[in-house]
Amino acid sequence: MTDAAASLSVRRLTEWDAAELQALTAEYGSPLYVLDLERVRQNYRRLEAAFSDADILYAVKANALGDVLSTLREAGAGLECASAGEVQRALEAGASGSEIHYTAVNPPAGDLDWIVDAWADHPELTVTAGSEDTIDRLADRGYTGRLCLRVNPGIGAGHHEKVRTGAAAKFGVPAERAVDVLADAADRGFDVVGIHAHVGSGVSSDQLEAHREFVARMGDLARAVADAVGTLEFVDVGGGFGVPYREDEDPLDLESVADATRDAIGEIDAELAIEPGRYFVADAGVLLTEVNTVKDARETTVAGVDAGMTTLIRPAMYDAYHPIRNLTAAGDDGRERLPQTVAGPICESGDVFCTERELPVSKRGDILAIGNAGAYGYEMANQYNSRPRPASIVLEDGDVRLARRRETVDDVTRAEREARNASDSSPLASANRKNDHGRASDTDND
Ligand SMILES: Cc1ncc(COP(=O)(O)O)c(C=O)c1O
Ligand SMILES: N[C@@H](CCCC[NH3+])C(=O)O
Repeated sequence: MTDAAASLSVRRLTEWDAAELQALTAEYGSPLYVLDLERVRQNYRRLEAAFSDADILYAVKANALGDVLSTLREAGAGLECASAGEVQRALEAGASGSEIHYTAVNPPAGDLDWIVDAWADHPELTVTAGSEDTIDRLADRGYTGRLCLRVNPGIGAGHHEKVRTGAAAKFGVPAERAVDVLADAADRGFDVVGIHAHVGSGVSSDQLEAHREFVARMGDLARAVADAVGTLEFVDVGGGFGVPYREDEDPLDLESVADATRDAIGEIDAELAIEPGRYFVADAGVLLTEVNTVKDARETTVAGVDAGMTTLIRPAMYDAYHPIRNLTAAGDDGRERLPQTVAGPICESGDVFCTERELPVSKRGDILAIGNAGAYGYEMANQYNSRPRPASIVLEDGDVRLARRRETVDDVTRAEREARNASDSSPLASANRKNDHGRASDTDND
């Protein structure tokens, strides 16, 4: 990769090779998630250059594919995990405990069991607790390892109300109580290493003031904790770096964000840490889907496709805009353009990727590419309407690799079939009382 390629701060959907993408659906079927690992690497390098003095962790929830975790780890990122499952994935990708932060949000008992077990083998892992109950529950399990406290800074930002976490009551301990909570944790033998907060996801340049105010509060808090409790190793100001989804949107000016962050946090005797997710993967991914129905409805033309809100839920959930390109029409200059509604196969009227968007007239068999699908795409996919999740492929060094096979209806019904076949006394039946990672509740000790 050239320095010029790494410095390009946005990869638009029009820059993907239409013929190559179409060939992928011919080989791997549709719908299909495609992720370019080289682009993930470029995004990492650009962010690393701007935040050269910060510890960078990747928020695994944006895209937990093993290939993404290994790529970002090898590039130098730590891994911020939202569940025991994500920690398990991080370890499988070769991460050491010191590279892993586990952010516990109302953690199920089984997650805490599993994490405390993992801590025995990986004593350098960090647990970020967002409530005193979580700290108590860790203590109950004998955990005295590295502890970071997630605070609620009282400021939220992000692309939609549903992703603004900084002022949402469910996240973190109110910042004004943080010193007392950490002093108490230190007295109880925890190794207090950091403070953490996250304002929200998809923060844009016009929310820079909110970011600045939030970071300034974190700087003040870090100094107060250092005075009252002791030196911290790091102050983690979360992720949230927005990327352009609309064709005419400008990318974030990372240098300005980094300067504003350094300036607002002030003098602290601790490392600055950040944990973006979307920024690394969003424009590295596209979702390919085939048009199977074209019809003139009363007030619009509908292009029906085989991907739906179960494949990519962001438009239905947040009214999120994703660029859409008809790849088949890319080589057909004569196609007329018409306002169209692109809709999926799910029995919900919200199952649309766009309404009345001007696109080349769709034909049955056309392949559409939906852009910026690398972040919170497959991760939020589900099996509603008994729809198997699609395959994912990765591109790297000119190679194409199947990274996750397409599910089948058999996959969708397997757990049900296994339950039917298991007798009540079987190990499977007893496993069902627990979750994947241990006991199902703090009071269940069997
Ligand atoms: C605690 C935490 N850290 C990091 C992130 C990553 O956010 P983003 O993908 O917007 O960078 C999230 C998601 O919003 C989060 O909840
Ligand atoms: N899922 C959200 C981002 C939220 C991240 C988790 N806190 C999105 O697709 O924009």
